[in-house]
Amino acid sequence: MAHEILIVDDEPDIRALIEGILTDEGYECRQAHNSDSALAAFRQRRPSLVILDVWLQNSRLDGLGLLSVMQSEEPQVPCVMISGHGTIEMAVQAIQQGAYDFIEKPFKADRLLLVIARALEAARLRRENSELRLRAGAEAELIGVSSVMAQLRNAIEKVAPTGSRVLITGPAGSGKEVAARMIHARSRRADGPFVALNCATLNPARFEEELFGVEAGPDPVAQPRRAGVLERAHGGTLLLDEVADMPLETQGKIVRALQEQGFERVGGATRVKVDVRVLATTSRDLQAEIAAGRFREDLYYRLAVVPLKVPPLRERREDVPVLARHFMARSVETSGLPPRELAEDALAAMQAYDWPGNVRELRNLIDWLLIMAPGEARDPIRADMLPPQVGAAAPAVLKLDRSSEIMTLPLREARELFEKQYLEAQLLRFGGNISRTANFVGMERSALHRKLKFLGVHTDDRQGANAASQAGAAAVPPGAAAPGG
Ligand SMILES: Nc1ncnc2c1ncn2[C@@H]1O[C@H](COP(=O)(O)OP(=O)(O)OP(=O)(O)O)[C@@H](O)[C@H]1O
Repeated sequence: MAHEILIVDDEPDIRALIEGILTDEGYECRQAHNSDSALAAFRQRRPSLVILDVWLQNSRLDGLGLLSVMQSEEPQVPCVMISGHGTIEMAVQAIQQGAYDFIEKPFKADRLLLVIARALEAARLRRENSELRLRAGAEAELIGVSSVMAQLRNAIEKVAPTGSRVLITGPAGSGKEVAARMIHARSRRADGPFVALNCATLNPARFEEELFGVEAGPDPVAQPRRAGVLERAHGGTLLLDEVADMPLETQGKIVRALQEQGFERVGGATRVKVDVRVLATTSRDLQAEIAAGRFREDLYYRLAVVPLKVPPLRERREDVPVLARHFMARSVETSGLPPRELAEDALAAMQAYDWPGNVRELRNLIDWLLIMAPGEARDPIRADMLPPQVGAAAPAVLKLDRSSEIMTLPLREARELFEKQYLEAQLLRFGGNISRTANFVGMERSALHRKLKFLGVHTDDRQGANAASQAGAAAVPPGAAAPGG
């Protein structure tokens, strides 16, 4: 995204000169000749940077007054002051009021470009920093070795640079927000902001203020304008998280805003123009919500230009070990605690468990284990250290003791029973995929088939079925976005 710079100067020649220098470098520019037109332009669409003349003739506010209003409304927009009659005191005052730098006229093009590049970079770093602090631990990469995850990552790589709206469906905690962050990070807007609005936790009365912002009161210093998420996401991406929870009335307004790429702030009549890519997530069945009259069909079709589906963790159990190890490393990094190894039997139990809370539940479990698992740091975490509901999912074959059924049988039957339980457990681990199971247990696919038939293990050879459902899982055709489950 090209940066847009607002040039405020009362002299048309200077404005034209600056605009010429900046457009040659690929910046986009808007001009304003006094404080009122500058504020109107600033409020209509937040610029990336403002170049502000200190002396503004025929103007309600001078440059420093304007700087003060702009800084109170949008402190993150850098302002570079320019003046032909600059004094040291004035420069100091401007910097104290929040200006990024002060340049004296006449200036060299190189100096202006250098200051602007530095100011934009500083603003980007500040934004990145505050995003990181706000969302410490937020992921922008979908980890997983299952083919369904590989297909989802593929679909994301394809859709990310297009700028299309994307609706991401999937159950709670499955990684929808991670998918949205990944789309942003791989888009042309990656340097712009990523703003998420959680529609499920927002008070319905505050929805429109949060989305569209609030207009300034009569005294803009005492009651400054508040930007909504649409404005804050200008030049970047807005994620409407759990979009089905948006009140119907607001849904109508957002349809209009998406159509016109513009809106009015609450309590104001100024038209605000923004350039925002909107992504949305939902764990509900939006078709059912539409049928029940709780979700607008026109909004659905505007958001679901490209629908993506994130499957629940129980449908991609191969991802469990790699996710568990990834979260262990993350947790160690943030807590400073020594790492713990996860023993094979613990990983097998985790793979057999159904994870109703999906990846979030797994992440929380790893955080908990790192702190609470008994034993020394050098002891691996075993299945019997897991919380009962997860440990109970350990395949029976791994919990052999004197009272096990297998111990009451002659060797040949015991071996068959063992083989049956072992292969059932491995099949579960690989989501029913015969080829992957065969590969892991070291058998030919056809030999494994015969063995399973002989042992009476029921399979519906999920390989073919999986391939078909996974192809549909990553990118479902528009209008057919499946429910989260
Ligand atoms: N494939 C993944 N790779 C790495 N981390 C993941 C993955 N999936 C989920 N996570 C992590 O799991 C947690 C939940 O993910 P996320 O918030 O994206 O889920 P969600 O589907 O948006 O959930 P909800 O609908 O409840 O908001 C986060 O901490 C996220 O970082």
